Amino acid sequence: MNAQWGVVIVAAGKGTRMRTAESKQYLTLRDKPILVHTLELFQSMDETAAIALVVGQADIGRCKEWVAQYGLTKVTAIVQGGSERQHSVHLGLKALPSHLQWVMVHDGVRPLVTQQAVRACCTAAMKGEDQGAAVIAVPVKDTIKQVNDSGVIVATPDRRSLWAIQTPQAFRRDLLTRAHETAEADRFLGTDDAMVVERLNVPVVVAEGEYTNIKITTPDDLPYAEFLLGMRESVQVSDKIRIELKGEVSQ
Ligand SMILES: Nc1ccn([C@@H]2O[C@H](COP(=O)(O)OP(=O)(O)OP(=O)(O)O)[C@@H](O)[C@H]2O)c(=O)n1
Ligand SMILES: C[C@](O)(CO)[C@H](O)COP(=O)(O)O
Repeated sequence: MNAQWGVVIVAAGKGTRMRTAESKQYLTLRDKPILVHTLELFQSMDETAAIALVVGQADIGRCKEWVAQYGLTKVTAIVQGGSERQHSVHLGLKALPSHLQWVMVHDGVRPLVTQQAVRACCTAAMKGEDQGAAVIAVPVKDTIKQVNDSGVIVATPDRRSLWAIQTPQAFRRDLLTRAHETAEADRFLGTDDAMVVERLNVPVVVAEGEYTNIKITTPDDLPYAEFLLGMRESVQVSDKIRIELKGEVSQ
């Protein structure tokens, strides 16, 4: 993963399914806003050259303050988003420095993404050098049913072919730009960036990610995210103690 990446973090949604007065990306998880957790992960990676942060017009001011407060030096642009996620991604893409040839798109409300998962996605995108498109995903664990408007099952797709798609999603920049321009001209709206690329008949590779990379969407996701963060911290503490003890024993 030698390339330098531009990262679009989309955070201009209203979070209607969360049903809180404050948009979910600004709610506090442990000690800081969900969006700051997400930004810090990408800030921490050597591969990240620049971050374009896409937020609502009214939130640009506080995001500027957080960029200074949390030392998020790789955030090179904070831009106003659009009415749909896809519009927000397109606006962020245009705000990245023009020399960057590889781009990732990530939801601001997936704060538990890890460096390993990001790298897996980028590596998969760069493997197919000609095409350059990959997403991170996990195999579904449940049996999935297609249900009609009357609540009756109409199909049971083979689970072995079903994956729950997450972000980041990684692309050659010229491919993603073309895909978004084409979608805009055709008035096509998709729920992720892979969809706009798929309709150009370009293969999008799936790299296996982590079940813990949840998208904070509904109220029950918040205590679960707190729990996962707590687990991660206690693993880090016990790893640190193990290393320190090992050092003492070998002295
Ligand atoms: N017009 C929009 C809509 C969504 N997003 C961002 O896209 C990500 C994933 O979207 P989702 O979880 O659906 O967020 P919301 O649209 O905010 O939630 P809801 O659908 O419940 O209103 C979020 O980080 C969200 O802020 C965005 O940047 N611009
Ligand atoms: C991009 C995404 O996070 C992949 O799971 C998801 O599609 C966003 O969808 P939403 O409709 O904005 O929740």
